[in-house]
Amino acid sequence: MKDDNIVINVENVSKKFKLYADRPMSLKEKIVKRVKKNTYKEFYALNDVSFKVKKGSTVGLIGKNGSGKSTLLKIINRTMFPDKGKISINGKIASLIELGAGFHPELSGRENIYNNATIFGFTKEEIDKRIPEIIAFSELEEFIDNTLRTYSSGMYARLAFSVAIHIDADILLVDEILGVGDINFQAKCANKIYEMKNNGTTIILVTHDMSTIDRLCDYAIWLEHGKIIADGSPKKIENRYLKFMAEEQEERKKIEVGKNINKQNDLKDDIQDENNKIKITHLGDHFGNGDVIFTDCKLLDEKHIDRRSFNTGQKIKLQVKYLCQVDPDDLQVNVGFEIASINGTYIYGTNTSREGKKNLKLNKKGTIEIELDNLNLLPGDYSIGIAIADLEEKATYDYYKNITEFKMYSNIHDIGLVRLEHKFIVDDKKIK
Ligand SMILES: Nc1ncnc2c1ncn2[C@@H]1O[C@H](COP(=O)(O)OP(=O)(O)OP(=O)(O)O)[C@@H](O)[C@H]1O
Repeated sequence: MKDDNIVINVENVSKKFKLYADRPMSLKEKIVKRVKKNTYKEFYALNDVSFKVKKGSTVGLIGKNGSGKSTLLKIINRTMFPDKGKISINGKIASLIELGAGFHPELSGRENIYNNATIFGFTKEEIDKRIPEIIAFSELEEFIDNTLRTYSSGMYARLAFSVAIHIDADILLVDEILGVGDINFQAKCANKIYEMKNNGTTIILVTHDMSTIDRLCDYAIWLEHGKIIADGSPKKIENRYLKFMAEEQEERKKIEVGKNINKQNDLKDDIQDENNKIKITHLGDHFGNGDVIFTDCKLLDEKHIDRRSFNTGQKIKLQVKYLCQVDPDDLQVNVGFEIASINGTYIYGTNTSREGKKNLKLNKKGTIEIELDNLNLLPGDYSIGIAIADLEEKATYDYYKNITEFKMYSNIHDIGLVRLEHKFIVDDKKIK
């Protein structure tokens, strides 16, 4: 029985592609070599995918690069066809997938609007009525009668987006909205999509940005290697997904950890000076006079497992090994650390000297540990740096601005970088 409430029904859809062992042959090569065929393997970009989308809902598709999200959108949009399975669609689709796929470079912006809107079933009179709005949204008034050939890729995308959102679609397919135009235009697009959602348009959107899923979607589908591995409320999927991505990244980060340290140790023979002291090769964010050097680094969880991903609020310990290359008794030592977001925003830093701990003494070799009992960083990517210097911070012995990177995940949806403990009190009553 047909359920009017279901507007998209994807049933056991599979899509295969060919993976060539070497590059496809050119026509000339095919003619010259005649018998030799390109060797290829087939793989499933989508493998037995089934789901239903309810009218008026907003569904977020998530998954690693290459997991099949765009292929799925293209199949729903019917610009690609499945090898197996069935798709039923109930309504008019507008797609923000391959923006401007139907545009003609030799026609003007205005002519392209007419062409494109006609494909979606609008008469000339209907387009005449809404063209001012389409042009205004695209902010391309000055250029609208120029040929599309002269448009930048951002202008092209603006025009295509503007047409797509003005064709009264019942279903909107969006692939990474945040890639369109500049920041202001992106915000405008996001607002428009929000408005369409509120007006009852069914939306399927692909994004790597969890906060978009969080703000816009009622339902999330997680694809991995062309299969749905989880679906449900965004909150339920999001934490599992972030944790999965974090763990995947962990192995990679472990290899990278202290890569400068390894680089330095690999070069040991070359860079020892006349006193057999290992010199620090200055690598931008790594420098120092080498009186003390760091030789190893770990980020440990409460079970002493070396990890690169942690839950918000988890206890972590940065453990570094050091080697003193001068007489330790001659040094008055100051140890510091700093945490920054991956895009370089400085979040926190301190050192023993600033905290009045001025009697620190080292051995010839040893371990320094920094324990953070309650690492209240919000989900995202961060780096940790470490320094060892003299008490007045005049001489730096060894300093890594980024000794390792790590990822935070959690189902906390606060905004920013750090969770601050807080209470809400309304009319003298604490809100629980
Ligand atoms: N036309 C095609 N021919 C051959 N292989 C393809 C084609 N389109 C996609 N693929 C492959 O299918 C797989 C799924 O691709 P798809 O673009 O759907 O992934 P995605 O999840 O959207 O990735 P991303 O997040 O990087 O956009 C990838 O391995 C991709 O290389």
